[in-house]
Amino acid sequence: MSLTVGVLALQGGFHEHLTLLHQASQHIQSTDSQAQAKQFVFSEVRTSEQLAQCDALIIPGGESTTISLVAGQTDLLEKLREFVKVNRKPTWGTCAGLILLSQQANATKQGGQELIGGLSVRVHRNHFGRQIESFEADLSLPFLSSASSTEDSPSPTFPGVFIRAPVVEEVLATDDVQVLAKLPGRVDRMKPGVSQASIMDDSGDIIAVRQGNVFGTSFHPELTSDARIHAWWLREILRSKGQA
Ligand SMILES: NC(=O)CC[C@H](N)C(=O)O
Repeated sequence: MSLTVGVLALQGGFHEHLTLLHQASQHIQSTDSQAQAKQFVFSEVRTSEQLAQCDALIIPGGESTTISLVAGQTDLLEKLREFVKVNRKPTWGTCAGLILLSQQANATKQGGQELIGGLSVRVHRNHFGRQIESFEADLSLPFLSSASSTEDSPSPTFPGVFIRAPVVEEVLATDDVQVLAKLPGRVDRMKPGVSQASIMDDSGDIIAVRQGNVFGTSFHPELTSDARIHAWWLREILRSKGQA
């Protein structure tokens, strides 16, 4: 028995995701006894026929408008909506992928853009600035700090890569959406006029959310060599299938 995990490969960082998925599954196979028998198959997805073979899917970072435009040229966009919202198969979106998985998006291209949906949130595109304002931040990701952390990556923080990244500006269904991580410290403490109160209120921008089987991150774990989130996500897939 194998589980097919697809990576949407229309544009963006699909190749990098596949590399980390392989790394993560090797780690899981060597450490988790329950998962040892389980063979993951990883595949690039460009057509609805390929999507139909998948038990789970990653939508990579890149450019959300391009990805939905290309998917909309065939029946793939509709099939993606079915995969995520009707079948509720495990799906993870990074950056542009998070935008596509959101119910609503602000700061979209003129005339709006097609989304897939699945996460009851509203994102703000490019919240963290333009390409040249890309940055890395050490993230504290409490959801990783269970038994799922690996000895290879003892650091409790995760290298968060933000490139024209969206923020979750509003959770639309607070009972259903779990906020998994925030990025604090965006208040410029040195700026004149920044009050003590706003510093105290700086609880942070929402950068990782989950609603059942649908997971989204503003940042790009696939652009690091740290496979912890991929390993965590593969284990969540096994769990949702009752196989771990
Ligand atoms: N690095 C990224 O994935 C950027 C996403 C981009 N802002 C978009 O709208 O698609």
